[in-house]
Amino acid sequence: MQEKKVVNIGLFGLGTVGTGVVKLIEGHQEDLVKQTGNEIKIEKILIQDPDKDRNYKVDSNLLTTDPWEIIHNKDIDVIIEVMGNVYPTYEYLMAALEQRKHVVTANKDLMALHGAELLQQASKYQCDLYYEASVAGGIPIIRALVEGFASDRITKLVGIVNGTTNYILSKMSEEGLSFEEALRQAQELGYAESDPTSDVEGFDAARKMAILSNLSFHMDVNIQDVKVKGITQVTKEDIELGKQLGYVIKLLGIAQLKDEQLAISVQPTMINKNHPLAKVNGVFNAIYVYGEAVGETMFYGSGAGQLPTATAVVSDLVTVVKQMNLGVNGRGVVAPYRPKLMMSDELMTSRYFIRLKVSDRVGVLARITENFAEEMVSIEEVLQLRLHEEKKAQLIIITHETSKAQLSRLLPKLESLEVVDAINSVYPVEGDEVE
Ligand SMILES: NC(=O)C1=CN([C@@H]2O[C@H](COP(=O)(O)OP(=O)(O)OC[C@H]3O[C@@H](n4cnc5c(N)ncnc54)[C@H](OP(=O)(O)O)[C@@H]3O)[C@@H](O)[C@H]2O)C=CC1
Ligand SMILES: N[C@@H](CC=O)C(=O)O
Repeated sequence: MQEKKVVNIGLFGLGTVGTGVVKLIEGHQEDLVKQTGNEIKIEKILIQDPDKDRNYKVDSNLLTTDPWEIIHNKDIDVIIEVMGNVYPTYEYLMAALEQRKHVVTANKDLMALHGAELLQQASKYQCDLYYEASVAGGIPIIRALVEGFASDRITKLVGIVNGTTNYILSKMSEEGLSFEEALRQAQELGYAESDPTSDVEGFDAARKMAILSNLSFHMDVNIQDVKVKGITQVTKEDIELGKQLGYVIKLLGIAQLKDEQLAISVQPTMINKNHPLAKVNGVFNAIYVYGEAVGETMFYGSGAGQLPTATAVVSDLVTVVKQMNLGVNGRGVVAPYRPKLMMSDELMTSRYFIRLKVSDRVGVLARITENFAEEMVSIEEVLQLRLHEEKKAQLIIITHETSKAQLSRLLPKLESLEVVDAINSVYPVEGDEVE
């Protein structure tokens, strides 16, 4: 019988995802051998705190705090990087590729910032670099975009790509939890980043949208090209008013190509309660992909968490090992080939939900709507609600399709009106086509 070749892994990180990777490699070893013909062995694990009490026990001889011990180990074939952060991780992975080690990573911060250089380095040393887990945890969306839609032209992506914020918004909306309590739960469940600011301020989702846009539109997109707004300003009042009007608030990433111009945004959005994305709750993620030929498709699954994320990591590892056996590593990376042209504010359109606090007296509505007319912003729906405060009312206006440029001219005008006390909130509105 032919001897099984052992593929040795250097694992960078033994936190939430790293522990999941160890569990899957150990627990699914038989399947991995069947699929690849190789035994997969974890040779060394990089950690930073040797005294940490770990709830999943590994052989302590595997642990090291020295990355170079792994990078310069000639027996190690593949590095799995699940330690996070951009630096020093970037330096480690560039060096590992130079040592001709294949790399699998879950690190979107790194890929959104240095993905192009790392892919170039991988290609230079005929190594693989896979990063499926960096977007939407367990959903194989990168593979779908790169392989499944290779023959199509993608025109739009709409996604819930951050598990933590979707968990928080779902808990606030369905169970009335406060933002702080819901965030605390998401942290305990291992969904949030070590610094959850990047989740709640939308940066994590923005990085993921930059990665997906790169692969979908073949443009050299980076995080600076994404307009970002997080969920910290979303109030229970907005959630309740949205519900009354038939909407759910979700942190949506939208990337859209119009006349060869690309717009990418991440922002809290009112989405029709009957749209499939409105029903994606908790840590679940979903991505709608619109292709010229295929039409609409939707991908759904766990966007974060130990085992869903580890599944994506270990599946990438299987691909690397199969390619090692075929001797075809480092091929097939397609560099961006379309010129990057970002969309002007005139071309970028949406419907909007605008909530104002106004004076409650004769002529106020006319005074306000005349400003909409001056900016050619067409109103679809108006709702006036009494406030407990004397002579004050709440006005909710939903517009027809309006350009970002029109909105930017309208809002300061409304703000300066003596009858308007405050613009409480503005949300894009999506998904009414399902009605
Ligand atoms: N958690 C999730 O659901 C998901 C996470 N990701 C990504 O996966 C990566 C890992 O996330 P997660 O597992 O949650 O992170 P954790 O914070 O749980 O784990 C990080 C691990 O890396 C080790 N580590 C961190 N910095 C260093 C360093 N400088 N040198 C040596 N070891 C280091 C830590 O060591 P020690 O244990 O000693 O502290 C720890 O074991 C991140 O890039 C994250 O964005 C992607 C998708 C989902
Ligand atoms: N913090 C991230 C983890 C996965 O990428 C999230 O909540 O989605």
